[in-house]
Amino acid sequence: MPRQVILTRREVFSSSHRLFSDSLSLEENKKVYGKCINSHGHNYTLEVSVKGEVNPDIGMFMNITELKEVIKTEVMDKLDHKNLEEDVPELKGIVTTTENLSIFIWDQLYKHLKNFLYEVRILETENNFVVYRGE
Ligand SMILES: Nc1nc2c(c(=O)[nH]1)N=C([C@H](O)[C@H](O)COP(=O)(O)OP(=O)(O)OP(=O)(O)O)CN2
Ligand SMILES: [Zn+2]
Repeated sequence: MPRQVILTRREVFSSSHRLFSDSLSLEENKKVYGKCINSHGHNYTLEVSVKGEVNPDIGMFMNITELKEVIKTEVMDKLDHKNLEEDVPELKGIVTTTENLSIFIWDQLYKHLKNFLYEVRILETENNFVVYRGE
């Protein structure tokens, strides 16, 4: 019987951002986002999960080294020690909530991992996190 497993890699990246929507007035932004309209930073914890069938000959379906490399080029190099609004062209005009970041990261990784990609989970703080499964 084929065995499906979920493999997860965790990374931490540091970015600065602020929550501000160009569609809203300054007053409306203050009302919606409160203190978060001011620039501040987070140490984000990212967990990327892939799902697949274990190849019995090699005991895995994907080498973690390969997963690590994709996360490095598609996420860490783009977001770590960056200002999300200023330094990441793909995020221009997008409110950098954890929800939107999880979707952005999914889209970057999906180009390489396709249907193996199962879940992107980001913790913005110890207490706040978002899970996205591509739906
Ligand atoms: N739905 C969302 N709401 C909020 C998001 C988000 O991404 N999605 N993000 C923020 C801010 O970026 C903010 O930095 C969160 O900070 P804060 O509220 O201070 O964080 P904590 O919850 O960890 O702080 P506590 O000390 O636990 O209150 C806001 N909202
Ligand atoms: Zn924040």
